Amino acid sequence: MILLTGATGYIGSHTWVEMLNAGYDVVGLDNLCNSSDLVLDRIRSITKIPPIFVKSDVCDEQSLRRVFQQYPIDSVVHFAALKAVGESVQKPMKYYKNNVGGIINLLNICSEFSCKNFVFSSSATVYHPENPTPYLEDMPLGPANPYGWTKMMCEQVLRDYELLDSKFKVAYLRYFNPVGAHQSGLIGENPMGVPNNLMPFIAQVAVGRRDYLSIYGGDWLTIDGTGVRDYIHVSDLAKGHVAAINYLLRDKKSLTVNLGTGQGTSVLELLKAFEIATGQVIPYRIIDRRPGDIATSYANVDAAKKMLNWYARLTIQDMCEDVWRWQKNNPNGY
Ligand SMILES: NC(=O)c1ccc[n+]([C@@H]2O[C@H](COP(=O)([O-])OP(=O)(O)OC[C@H]3O[C@@H](n4cnc5c(N)ncnc54)[C@H](O)[C@@H]3O)[C@@H](O)[C@H]2O)c1
Ligand SMILES: O=c1ccn([C@@H]2O[C@H](COP(=O)(O)OP(=O)(O)O[C@H]3O[C@H](CO)[C@H](O)[C@H](O)[C@H]3O)[C@@H](O)[C@H]2O)c(=O)[nH]1
Repeated sequence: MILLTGATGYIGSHTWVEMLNAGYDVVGLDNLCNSSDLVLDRIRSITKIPPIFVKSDVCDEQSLRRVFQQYPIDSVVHFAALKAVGESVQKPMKYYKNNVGGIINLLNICSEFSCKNFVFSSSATVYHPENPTPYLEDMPLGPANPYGWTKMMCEQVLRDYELLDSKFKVAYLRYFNPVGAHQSGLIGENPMGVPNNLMPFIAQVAVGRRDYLSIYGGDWLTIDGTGVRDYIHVSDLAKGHVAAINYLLRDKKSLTVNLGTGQGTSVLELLKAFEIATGQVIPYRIIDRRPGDIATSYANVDAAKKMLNWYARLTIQDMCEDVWRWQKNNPNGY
């Protein structure tokens, strides 16, 4: 059985659907600090399988132990983490405690119950910002904020833990920019407060919750002066986790791979694609650069193709259409 932590969150909920569709037995766990349990009914509607859910905190060792006592967990997909870059600068201890403390607890329990397969949600943000693009897995790391450091530290904790147990295997998955929503329009991204990320902000302008998009800088050294990122459909990303679990169970080896499309898209290109996909006009203003941003980030995805036999199939147009279906059916989220 697979334990998904952070299961009711954005990527967790989409991965839960793909895991159930692939025939895996799954128990989902979340403390609901950044998600809603209303997602559970939606997962049942999509998959026709009642999801098994435990409200629990990965920082609470005793409560994790009870979950492992109740279910025969042999694999963990660990999404549970705090992820707001700006907040991590204001409250770094909260981020280290939750993200790094959480994984240490979880590994102690994995050790107690001989759980040997672990999929970790890492991020493109671990790469040093001065690396040339596309990013390759063996390029130097060097996060630019506490959130990024928690991801890099968790990778290190896992690598050290691997040395203790030759049967313990890890898939280190470095996500680029997940966007989009399940094709059903039933689950999607539901940020609390003002969205930090581009796609949910655009979607909230389209649905009338915000007046216009602020574009952070029009003078980057890119195709049109706006920032370039590797946007990946969340359902493709979710399938990448199924591929990673299949790999760990079959090949019994660890791996580190980027999950992206390998294509860069600028803010203005994404905006145009969204307008075409939805027939909406999105007002925007170009303002100053956001501190900490970089011009361009996109992945080299050869390793994921070769080792996981996985690649992203959905286009920017699919991402925009699916976000819009989700947002217009659920203008205020869940
Ligand atoms: N969304 C992105 O752009 C992105 C990019 C790279 C990596 N990641 C990583 O992917 C993972 C999932 O991200 P997401 O976008 O789905 O975020 P999310 O906030 O939607 O999901 C994370 C979930 O974890 C839960 N959680 C947080 N701390 C917890 C704890 N101590 N115990 C139990 N549950 C806890 C939250 O309630 C939430 O449901 C995170 O680890 C994130 O750092 C996300
Ligand atoms: O309101 C907005 C929001 C974003 N942008 C721009 O849109 C692009 C994408 O920004 P996002 O905030 O959506 O994504 P980032 O690439 O900055 O960051 C995201 O991806 C990173 C990995 O690359 C980390 O995982 C990080 O946690 C996650 O938020 C950037 O050029 C940004 O400047 C705007 O112009 N206006």
